[in-house]
Amino acid sequence: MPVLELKDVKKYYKMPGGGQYEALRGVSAKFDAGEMVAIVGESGSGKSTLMNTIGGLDSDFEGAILYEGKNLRDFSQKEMVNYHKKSIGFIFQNFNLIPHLDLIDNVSIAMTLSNAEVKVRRQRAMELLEQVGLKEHMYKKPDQLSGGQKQRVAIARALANDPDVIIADEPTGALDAETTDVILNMIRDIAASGKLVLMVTHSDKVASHCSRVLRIDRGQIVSDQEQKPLDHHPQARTEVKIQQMSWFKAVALAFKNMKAKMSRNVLVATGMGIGIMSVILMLSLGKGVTSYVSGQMTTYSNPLVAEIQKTSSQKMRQQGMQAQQTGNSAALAKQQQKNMASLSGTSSASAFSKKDLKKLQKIAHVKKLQKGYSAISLGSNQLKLGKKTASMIYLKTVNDGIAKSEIKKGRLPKAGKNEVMIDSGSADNLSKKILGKKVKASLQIGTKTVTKTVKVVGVYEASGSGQVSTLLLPYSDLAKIFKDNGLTLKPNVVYLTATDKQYTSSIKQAAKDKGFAGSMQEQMTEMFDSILNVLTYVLTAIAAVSLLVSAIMILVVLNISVVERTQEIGVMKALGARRKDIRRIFSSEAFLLGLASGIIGVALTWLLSLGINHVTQSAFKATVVSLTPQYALTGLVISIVISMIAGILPANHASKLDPVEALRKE
Ligand SMILES: Nc1ncnc2c1ncn2[C@@H]1O[C@H](COP(=O)(O)OP(=O)(O)OP(=O)(O)O)[C@@H](O)[C@H]1O
Repeated sequence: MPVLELKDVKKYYKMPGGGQYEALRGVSAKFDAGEMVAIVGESGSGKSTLMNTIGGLDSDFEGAILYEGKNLRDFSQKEMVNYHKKSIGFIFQNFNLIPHLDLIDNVSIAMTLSNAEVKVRRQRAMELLEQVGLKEHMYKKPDQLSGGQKQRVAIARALANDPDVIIADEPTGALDAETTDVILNMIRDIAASGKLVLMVTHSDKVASHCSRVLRIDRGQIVSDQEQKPLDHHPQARTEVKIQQMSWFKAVALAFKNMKAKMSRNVLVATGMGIGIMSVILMLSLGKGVTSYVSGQMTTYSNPLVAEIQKTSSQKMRQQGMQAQQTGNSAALAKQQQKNMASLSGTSSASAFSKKDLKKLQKIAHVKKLQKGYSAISLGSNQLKLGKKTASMIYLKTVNDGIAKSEIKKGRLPKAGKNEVMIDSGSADNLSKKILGKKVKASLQIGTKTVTKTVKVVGVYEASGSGQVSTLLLPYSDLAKIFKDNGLTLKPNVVYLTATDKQYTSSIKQAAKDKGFAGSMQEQMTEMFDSILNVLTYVLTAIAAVSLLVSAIMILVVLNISVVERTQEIGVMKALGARRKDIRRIFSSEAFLLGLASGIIGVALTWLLSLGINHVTQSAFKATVVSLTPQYALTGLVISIVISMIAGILPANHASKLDPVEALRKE
């Protein structure tokens, strides 16, 4: 049985303006193993078209090309892939070696596509390179070889899977006379070993080396001439296991491809990495700042106690905004005064009336109501010990909200004894051994500054990461100071103790429903939270835009890569790469780019966080960037997903390239 049989093969090309061109007009021939057939003819006579149809690169023909009794036109996709892998070997005029792979990888690429083990394929590639006399060059890249050497590598590659048929399209067309002889002898040897060699040539001299010459003219065989047969020396066939390429091998190939364009890929990955960095940084900054702020704001943590204020700062802000909007400058000025007064605790609007206290007392599950006073001052309340001064931002009255665990040293101040408690930060500032010391307190009471000597009996540390300097004294003591100065102290904060901690939040809610507000700390935390949220959204949106830009960049780079490697894709298809394999290689490149970008992004964020945190630590003892493993992982995943999405189009485009067109590309 002949190896190949052509029966009335016709091939039509569609013309761009409509109509069709008949490139093959009923070609019939039989080819046997061990033949070396020269296909000769004028340029444009249809030689390459015939080779492409026989080679299974173009199945769109009429008639039959029978291989092992089956028409190529009827091959399933899998059969065609196996035909390329196992039955056909291609040798091209312009060698078509893959420039970024060394010779051993170039020769073994067909075996890689057949999923052969590394050891097996390297062994076989070395044997083949030895056979073509290039073993010592096996780690060179194609660029480092002469034309003849390149063609020898291409011959070794064509033989890798030990095919039945070798299709050589002008294999000596680009070589000088001497090299031509070497290559021709090699090809003769291949045919003599029992393979069918079909070789397109323009040269009569080359044709004279063959055992048969087939002349084509305008798509038809015009002569079929037998010449001197070859001296056959059949060789044992190599058993080659054909499988489909695994994902792992696609990733390995992609990695090699990417190494070839290292600097470009590093640049792209860095660009994308910066986008990823901005996202992770925003998330980490958001978390870091929020926990810093809430740490600052957490002062008391007795879970039984709800701190209630008369008016919410938000309400005041709203009133301020209204005044601003109406353009009423007198109203605005008044509102601002009110705000200041409320903060400093001197506002009458923020004081609870007796009626208010009754209302609050009536809330369900309230066990105890405790009057309190809280004022913020910037610089006017101070403690002095010797030459040291501590500025107290908060002036507060002792209350049940203070958890026992927060009292680090000493105890709560007792009423009527001029005792105070201060926060640990201020305590450290004044003296390491502050307990029991008498300090001079200057307090802003109404419009006066009152000086009083008080004894520090306790030091507390609020839960959370930070705290604001605070002076605490009993309510009755403060009331007395007010009275001594002709003023009446009115509570501007109320502490409601619940019968059980499960009721604390419902008590807070009930108070809010009655028109009161939560603690200043809570309000400020909420305000900061909402500002931070808005900020985080805005910054994340900006980061998202930079990610979009990165995605487009990856899309462009992968597209360029497909265009640059069109010929390579053609070769891979000729060697039996499935669409899926090509798609996998390019998707793997996108994956690797995404992974590299993600790693760069995380590394950059980490470096930046070290820098930023160092600065903020020394400036305000705060860690503002909190890069968690979850954020790092999120960054990595986002990077890989975006990159792979950007890679879908180029990978699909590459997988759909027509091998004939791709190989024709210069
Ligand atoms: N894709 C195509 N679309 C339309 N016509 C085509 C296409 N490819 C080839 N042809 C035409 O088919 C004919 C045969 O082309 P082919 O490339 O097979 O010739 P050839 O004998 O190999 O030529 P050469 O020796 O110059 O390589 C030519 O007239 C060519 O213009």
